[in-house]
Amino acid sequence: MAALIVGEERYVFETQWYDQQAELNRYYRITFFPGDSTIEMYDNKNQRVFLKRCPYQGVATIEDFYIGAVVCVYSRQLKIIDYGDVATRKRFEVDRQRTFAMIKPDAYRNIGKIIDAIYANGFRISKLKMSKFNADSSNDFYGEHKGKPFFPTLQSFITSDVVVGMELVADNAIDKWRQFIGPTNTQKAKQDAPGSIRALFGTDGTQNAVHGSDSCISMKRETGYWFGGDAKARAMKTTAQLNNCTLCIIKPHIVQAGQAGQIIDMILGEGFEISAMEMFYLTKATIEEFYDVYKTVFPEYIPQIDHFISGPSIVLEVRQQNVVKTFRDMVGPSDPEIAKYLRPHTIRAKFGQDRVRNAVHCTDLPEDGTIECEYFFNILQQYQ
Ligand SMILES: Nc1ncnc2c1ncn2[C@@H]1O[C@H](COP(=O)(O)OP(=O)(O)OP(=O)(O)O)[C@@H](O)[C@H]1O
Repeated sequence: MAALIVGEERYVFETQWYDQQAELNRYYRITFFPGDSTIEMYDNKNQRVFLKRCPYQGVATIEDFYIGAVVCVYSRQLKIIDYGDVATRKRFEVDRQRTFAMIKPDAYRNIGKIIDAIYANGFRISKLKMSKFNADSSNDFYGEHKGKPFFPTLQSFITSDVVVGMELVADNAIDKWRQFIGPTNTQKAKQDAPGSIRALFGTDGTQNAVHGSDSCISMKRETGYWFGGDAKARAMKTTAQLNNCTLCIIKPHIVQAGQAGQIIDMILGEGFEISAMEMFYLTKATIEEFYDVYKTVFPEYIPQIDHFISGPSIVLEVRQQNVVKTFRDMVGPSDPEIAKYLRPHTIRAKFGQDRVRNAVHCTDLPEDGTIECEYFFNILQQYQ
């Protein structure tokens, strides 16, 4: 156990863990020490230390700790519900902020590159869902522009194809994201902010690649509109087709390392269609149900389950001719060591670490493609 150093940087958070066996919430105060990435847990109810200071398993930086984030400690998914002391509140409450961002239809081919840029510039994605506007929802979302001369062009553009909505977290996220995407008009962005997202990926005054909330009020409205204020009020629906498809789960170690954009870019670059995409915080019960058939055949079943609940995954519905086989070929052998040796250009050769942290799950058998996509994009949708 590391000793506490006077004046050492530490942050304290109140967390909630749902104990499935007892069917009740338990509350722990966790202290995170960024200096050596260690963590301590205190049981609030029994008023005693529950876990002495020890290394946090997995990658964690202070960016990973915010209200609503889920941290995994010894297979327990602890949801951060409040700050645990005045110093932590002071540090985070003022600066740490959320914003709503959207990748627009013209940037579909660049979704991976934009997600990569998001992580590389210090944002965390806490929610993500691909959806598609129709006349009604675009009227609602862009209501403030109704009646303006450019509205018909904007509406036909924004309803033309799929869009990826995201909740981003960072210090001063609203201004930081607006700054990062650049001026509304792409030509102006190219002149005034050549490194901005709109300069790099936009086309003109309307087709400008991305959106960002302009205030706290619009952030709350837009995030609520996209993800639903409560579980039953999901405003924007998934775009899953549930036919001729295969499932790809980008595993938590990749999401945590900020590499999900690179994998998405590789998939699109190979000509696959990503027809649905959503971030899931998988629970033990959910992933056990999904992986039930592997229970007796996969030697790493238990560490695999533990890995899936350690952080968010990004789940994709992928489509193409003969997609289950062609996508598996691109993903490569399940053991990254073998993949590196035999198939060095595959996803697992490039991003995998071991048989559990092998970058992605993909459907094995052609007849299971639709069934696996149904699980995430139909069955689980009803419980979120
Ligand atoms: N003068 C215009 N001509 C054509 N399209 C426009 C014009 N002004 C705005 N738009 C389109 O409407 C969107 C919303 O306009 P708004 O003024 O809210 O810009 P913004 O806040 O920079 O962009 P966004 O809301 O998408 O982040 C713009 O992103 C752009 O796609």
